[in-house]
Amino acid sequence: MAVGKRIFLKREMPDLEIMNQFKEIPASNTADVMNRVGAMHPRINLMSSPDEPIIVGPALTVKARAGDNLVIHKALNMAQEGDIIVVSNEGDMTRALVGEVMMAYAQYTKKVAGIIFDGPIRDIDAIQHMKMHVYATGTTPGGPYKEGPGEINVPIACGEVTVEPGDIVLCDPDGVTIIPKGEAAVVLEAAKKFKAEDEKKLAAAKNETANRDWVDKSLAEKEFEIIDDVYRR
Ligand SMILES: O=C([O-])CC(=O)C(=O)O
Ligand SMILES: [Mg+2]
Repeated sequence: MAVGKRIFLKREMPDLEIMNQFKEIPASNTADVMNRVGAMHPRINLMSSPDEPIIVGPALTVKARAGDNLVIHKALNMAQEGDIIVVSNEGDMTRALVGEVMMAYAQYTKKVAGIIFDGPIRDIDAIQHMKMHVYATGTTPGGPYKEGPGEINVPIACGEVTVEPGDIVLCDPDGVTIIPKGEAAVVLEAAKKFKAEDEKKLAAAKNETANRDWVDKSLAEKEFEIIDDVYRR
């Protein structure tokens, strides 16, 4: 096989009933129950203006060559409605991987739910108003090459997180969390419980009944020194 130029047309998909339930849970709660692993680096930011704050979908993974969008064009041709395209880019921050034309095709013709780039985009004057979730590291007028190599539906690293084809992608205004599809049922149950606990904590924080005893208890366990005096050199 031509490693570096492989385009897999098929991917193992997640359980869609389980996947869709993640839509009710913030990306932060879901990452927290995976021991705070699985959230993408904050360089990857929401660039568009979706009406729906949280979306979830199966990953269509793209391993782009630095600053080159040939395989991203192919992924757009392959995408199914509701997919979330996730693009790695060898750390390049100098070339926009896509612009308004490609993103309009993704939103209006292909109806993808979202697209995540570990790199910059351009034509932000238009993309900032789009309803599709578009995440990227920034903007530059500098354009992409269209030469390859590159791969589709292989494991990638995006925003310091491993993403396999068909993993569950959860996007909200905080950023992007990836749920490995094989662990989705277990993570969902834990995330639902975590969210319920978080809601109780939030209510207590608002109605002045928060119990903060755990902070001093934890400091004591870790042998912190609490000094009843001012700091002096
Ligand atoms: O030139 C490109 O490939 C990207 C671009 O600006 C667009 O999609 O509008
Ligand atoms: Mg353009």
